[in-house]
Amino acid sequence: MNLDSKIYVAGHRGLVGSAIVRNLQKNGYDNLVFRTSKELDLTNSNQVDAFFQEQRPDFVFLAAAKVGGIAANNDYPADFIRDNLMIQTNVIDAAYRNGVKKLLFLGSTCIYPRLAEQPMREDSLLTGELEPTNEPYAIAKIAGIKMCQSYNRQYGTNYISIMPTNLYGPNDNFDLTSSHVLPALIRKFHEAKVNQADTVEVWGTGSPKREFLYSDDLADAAIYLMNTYSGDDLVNIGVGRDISIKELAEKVGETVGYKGEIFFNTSKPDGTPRKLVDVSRLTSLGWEAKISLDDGLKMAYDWFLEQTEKVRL
Ligand SMILES: NC(=O)C1=CN([C@@H]2O[C@H](COP(=O)(O)OP(=O)(O)OC[C@H]3O[C@@H](n4cnc5c(N)ncnc54)[C@H](OP(=O)(O)O)[C@@H]3O)[C@@H](O)[C@H]2O)C=CC1
Ligand SMILES: C[C@H]1O[C@H](OP(=O)(O)OP(=O)(O)OC[C@H]2O[C@@H](n3cnc4c(=O)[nH]c(N)nc43)[C@H](O)[C@@H]2O)[C@@H](O)[C@@H](O)C1=O
Repeated sequence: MNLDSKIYVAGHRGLVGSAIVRNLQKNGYDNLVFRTSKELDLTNSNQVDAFFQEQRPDFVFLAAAKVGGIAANNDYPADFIRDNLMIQTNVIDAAYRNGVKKLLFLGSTCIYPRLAEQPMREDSLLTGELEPTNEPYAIAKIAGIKMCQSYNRQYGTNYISIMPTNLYGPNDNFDLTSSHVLPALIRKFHEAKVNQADTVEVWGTGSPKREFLYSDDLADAAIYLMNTYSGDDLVNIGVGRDISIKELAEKVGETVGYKGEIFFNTSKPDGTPRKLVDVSRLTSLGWEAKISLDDGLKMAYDWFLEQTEKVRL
């Protein structure tokens, strides 16, 4: 990408999209184009075609999707498979028909088998059963990967696919029914502290392990790979170490300054027992994560507090 390349960031207001926009603007890319979902519904192929014909971007970061945590995926499987198949199919096809030079597709580590060998390598894709709680979403993501690879092979396009681990940071989703674990715990522990509650409820047994990458790190990796990597091979994006949900809850409690008890509600699903990504390909491509979980948690909580203050004011 050149500083004057026309860059479309789909999903620019989201956790990932907003981090990509921050990074691009900080580094002098000033020919950016974006639309909210109200202005451009990416599930609507006519709207997507009209947008691409009018704008003809050179580069596309496809960070728009129907995204949610374990409960949302479990409760709304049709929404997750339908919306994501429609969004990615419309954008990838319109990108081809309107001469996009390069597109970066965001998959997720939930595409790997539920019991894949840990850490999970990119070549473990489609070697085993998927995690039931998010299988529809995972299948949509796998279809997106295969669509990029198929367009590259048949039409000679340059579409790359990255597989981020669990992410967190500014503009995350803090709704307790649809969010991922880390933002949910930030909110739960904060509200327990403010309300002087005796306990905080954590879903599941606390024994699953998860890996967490701060969104600014992910954005940096995505832009680095857009500028340096081309090929059909997936690239895992992670930090290379994980933590149990119980340990995460304790860390969030410390960060927030909550002194009460944690209650594990085992009626809620644990999901995949572990999904640590193998980052050796990413390392060999010249990138590694910089932001630690302790530093990232502080920054994420500070952002949450700023937003809470704004709402109160
Ligand atoms: N969060 C995570 O832990 C992980 C996320 N990812 C992937 O990263 C990508 C971005 O995720 P994340 O940033 O967390 O998601 P968010 O929910 O924070 O953001 C998603 C964005 O997609 C846009 N969007 C959703 N539906 C439509 C639609 N019909 N038309 C147009 N825009 C739409 C929304 O736009 P608007 O705000 O205008 O409504 C929103 O800004 C996804 O592909 C996700 O699978 C991968 C691994 C982990
Ligand atoms: C990124 C990834 O994210 C999703 O996979 P997930 O990592 O299983 O999702 P999660 O973050 O919601 O849960 C992680 C763990 O945490 C536990 N947990 C405890 N307490 C809360 C809690 O309060 N909220 C949530 N959501 N989980 C909680 C929860 O029970 C589970 O054991 C996929 O949908 C898919 O979208 C995907 O790609």
